[in-house]
Amino acid sequence: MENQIPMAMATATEIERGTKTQEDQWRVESQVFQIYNLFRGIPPNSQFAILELQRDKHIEYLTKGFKQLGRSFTVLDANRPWLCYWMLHSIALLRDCVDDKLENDCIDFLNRCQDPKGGYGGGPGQMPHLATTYAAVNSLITLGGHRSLSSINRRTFYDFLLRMKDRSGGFRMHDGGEVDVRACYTAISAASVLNILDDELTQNVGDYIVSCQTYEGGIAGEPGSEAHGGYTFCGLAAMILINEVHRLDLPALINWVAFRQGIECGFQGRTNKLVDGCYSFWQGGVAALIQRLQLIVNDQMGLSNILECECSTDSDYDSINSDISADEQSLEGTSSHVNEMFQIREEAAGQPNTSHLADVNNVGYNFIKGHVHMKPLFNNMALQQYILLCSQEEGGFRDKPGKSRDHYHTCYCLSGLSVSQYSCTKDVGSPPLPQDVLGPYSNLLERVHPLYNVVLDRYYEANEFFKANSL
Ligand SMILES: CC(C)=CCC/C(C)=C/CC/C(C)=C/COP(=O)(O)OP(=O)(O)O
Ligand SMILES: [Zn+2]
Repeated sequence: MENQIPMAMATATEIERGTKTQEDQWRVESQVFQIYNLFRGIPPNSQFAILELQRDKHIEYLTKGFKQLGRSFTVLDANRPWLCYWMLHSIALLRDCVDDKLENDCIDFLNRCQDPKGGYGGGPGQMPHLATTYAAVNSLITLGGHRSLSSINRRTFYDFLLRMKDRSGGFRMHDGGEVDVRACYTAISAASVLNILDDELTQNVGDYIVSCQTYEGGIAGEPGSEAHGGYTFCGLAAMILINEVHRLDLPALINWVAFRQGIECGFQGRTNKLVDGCYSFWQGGVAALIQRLQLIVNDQMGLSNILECECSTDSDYDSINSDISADEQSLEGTSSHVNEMFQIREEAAGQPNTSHLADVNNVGYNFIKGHVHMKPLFNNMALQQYILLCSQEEGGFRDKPGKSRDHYHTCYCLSGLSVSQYSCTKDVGSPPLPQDVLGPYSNLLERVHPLYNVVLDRYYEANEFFKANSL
């Protein structure tokens, strides 16, 4: 029994449906089995070469990718701002940067994708689209600096967002395109980081997203569809950014996401599907966001008075509230995150929160300032194992063994790796302890802002820039 590999993750239904072959499943099982054997009796942090992040190889792979960006395109022709973002963000996560020429070329290229009436298309002259718009904004923020940030025309950008707004409260991906939770997130995330979020943009978005939370607890792309990690990240992050996250059923969401980590150590995107490296961020990001929503979670679980009693336990995390000391509660201006959560709690209790709209552009900034009082909602060391051992290639990352590397998976595996490395830190300014970083400490990546998925320092620079420069 001891030597037996745990149960397969692809269901018979999935294999019958033809979405996954038996061979796909065996390939994953065989690699997981090897890893499983490898780790039996070996302490998780033993300095094993295979646990090392192949930083130089990844940078080489990403830099090569940029060279191909200027050449002819086929399938990804309408996705070039995405390619820029996946590569630039991965390089930034790896604590590296591109040279001046590449930086300027990227800014110029993205500027050519900017539509005269606002937003960004997938390539020069292409119709503006919310997904490529989000990717272009995050790319320019990742590059940073005056030339890059000032290249975004925020006035036409705002007009584009308003044009994409649908009667339901949601957003359309493009003119005449589909309304879904991705569109809501990409619009709200970009507007928030550019400091142009207002009542008109936020109106009824919350109603639309709430209508997408399913009986399982996760969020679907559209009302009536299946809960999925990608959409759950989008829906949750958007609800936080518009200050309406208390309207989601958070205990149900926690229950759903906690069960999406499989015995292979990675995350699956939805029930009964195979794990995939990219969900390390989509699902890991959901878990990271919920870790900062403890007061609202408590409120929804009927634990609203718990902050008034001081709990003292041996472990920092024995109780989810154990380190919210009386001192911390009485400090004037204690983390605006906590204050913000209280405002939401008051509103939930029927007392109107008038500061809601005035503060909506500050939510992203305040969100990361407070202390984190909740343990990670997933096995953070196991996720690092999946990413480093199953997704990592000699340069680049992949969905799972047997699949090929690509820039999308490289970006989201690295983003997920960063989220898990920092998942036990209580303050945004503190580095993780070596025991929370799998492999050598040199594996440590830059920290991301989990609401936007840009490197935190680049977010701070953009936040200052757009707050100082009004429309
Ligand atoms: C910001 C932004 C644009 C976010 C996009 C979010 C995202 C990744 C959505 C996922 C869409 C989806 C239903 C994939 C299922 O693919 P599948 O059936 O091939 O995969 P599965 O078997 O893992 O579900
Ligand atoms: Zn994937």
